[in-house]
Amino acid sequence: MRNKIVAGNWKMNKTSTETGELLNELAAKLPDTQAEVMVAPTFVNLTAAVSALDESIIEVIAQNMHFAESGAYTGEISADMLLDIDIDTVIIGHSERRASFGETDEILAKKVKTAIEKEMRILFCFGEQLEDRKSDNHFKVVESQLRNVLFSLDASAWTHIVLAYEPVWAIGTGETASPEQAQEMHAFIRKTITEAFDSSVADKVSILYGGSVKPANAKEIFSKPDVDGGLIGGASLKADDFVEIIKAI
Ligand SMILES: O=C[C@H](O)COP(=O)(O)O
Repeated sequence: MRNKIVAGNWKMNKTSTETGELLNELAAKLPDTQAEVMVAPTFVNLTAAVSALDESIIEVIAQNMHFAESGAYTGEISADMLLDIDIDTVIIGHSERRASFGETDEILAKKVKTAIEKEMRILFCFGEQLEDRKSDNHFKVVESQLRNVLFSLDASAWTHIVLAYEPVWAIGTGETASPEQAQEMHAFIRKTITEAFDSSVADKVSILYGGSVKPANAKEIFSKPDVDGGLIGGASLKADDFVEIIKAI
């Protein structure tokens, strides 16, 4: 039985006051759920978010971290800084980090290595561009993103990994992969991991879908057998929408 997960990536949204308000509303409205629920506020609000959710089952996670232990990396955050404030799950490889901040597979592999050494949990994001799908290269692109960053890990390291398949053309665009497209890709991902490792690794790893998930489409997407939850952007910024998505799991 794989963990079901619904994670909200707040990206660069919400001031400290707004973060407090949204967290209070979420904590108050959170339904009974079998899913793990996570939220990723911006760095400056992480400490306050951890305190605010002290009594809640909602886990606060980070949107990013650097691979280095410490040093001259202006503007960056280390694994130890996150662990020190009780955050042990981190998003790595989001397409916005890849596209806007030059994060290559090589950099992501270093981040993953550091996170595993620090015994953190990684929510690893990947997914194809629209042109990859149009040219029927989406499976090849996804396989290479996984291979370049994750396939040299020991099988035992996979207990630290949660995957988030996010087709770039569906992020923030209102255009969602159909439930069938999501299932097809998630099944492909599981088959690829089975071939690279074995089915005990592939069957246990949770694979989330991300890209314009909203209350109206969450249930159908989550009903697919290889979709174990969602990484939610825009719709996680409103408590009522996020709660409806959690209820859909
Ligand atoms: O991290 C979340 C994803 O980028 C999805 O964002 P979205 O739900 O706004 O499309």
